[in-house]
Amino acid sequence: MTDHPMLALEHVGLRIGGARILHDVSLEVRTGEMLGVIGPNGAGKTTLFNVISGVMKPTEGVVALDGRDVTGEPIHRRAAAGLGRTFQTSSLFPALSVLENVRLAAQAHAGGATSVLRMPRRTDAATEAAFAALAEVGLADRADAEASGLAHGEKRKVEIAMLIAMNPKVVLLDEPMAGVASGDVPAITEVIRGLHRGGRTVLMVEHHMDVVLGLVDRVAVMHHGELLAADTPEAVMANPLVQSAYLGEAV
Ligand SMILES: Nc1ncnc2c1ncn2[C@@H]1O[C@H](COP(=O)(O)OP(=O)(O)OP(=O)(O)O)[C@@H](O)[C@H]1O
Repeated sequence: MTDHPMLALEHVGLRIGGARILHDVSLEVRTGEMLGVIGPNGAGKTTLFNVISGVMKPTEGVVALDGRDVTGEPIHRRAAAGLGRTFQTSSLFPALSVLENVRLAAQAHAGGATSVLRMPRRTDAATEAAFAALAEVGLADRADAEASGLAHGEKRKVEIAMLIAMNPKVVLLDEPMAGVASGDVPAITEVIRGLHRGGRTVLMVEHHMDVVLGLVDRVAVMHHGELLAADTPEAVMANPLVQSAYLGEAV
């Protein structure tokens, strides 16, 4: 067991121009923990993910990954250190097959390449990793399908398979249920549960409260760029600060 958290934010702040986007956010996420991040629109959830993944550099504070200060490191260094992320918008290459999309992720990871323009050669290992990732999300039988023809829920699963193929220690999921038909929500929920069972540390921004509360160990509540609470779902729902500041607001 490690004696440090897998992910730690210490007094993280972000100012853009005169605007205070994040303020004094301190949060520790244990190895293997699943944390939900909730809050009204504009609360700073995506910005928090941007600061963790290296898309944005905080103007104050420290981000540590597996005990190492990564605050000044670019995205690809954090990815190589085991940080994986999905985005709100689809990141698939529509004209490629499901397998090719996932294999690209595996190859980019194995070769350290961050761009398809510098793509390393196809390897059997990458194909194996891609098939294993597709099997984990239950899409092995769709390997040859063109990505553009997939249903929304299937696209989300492929994106998660791409993450798995990169063998991350920490996974950031940004609204995995966005645009997913309600009938597909249970299947995606199971895929996320599987990610967690595999020993990965998972952080998830999600507006579907029932999904979040049913999945996570703890919930972090953002409001106006601050962390209001980080506690079990039961404790967070019972927290009067959260009730008045978050649940009282239209989302
Ligand atoms: N690059 C930027 N420049 C200026 N303001 C920004 C920038 N990025 C985010 N913001 C502002 O910071 C605030 C937080 O935005 P963010 O997207 O992190 O919120 P969110 O909680 O993810 O919202 P949503 O639930 O709508 O996705 C918003 O007021 C947004 O307008």
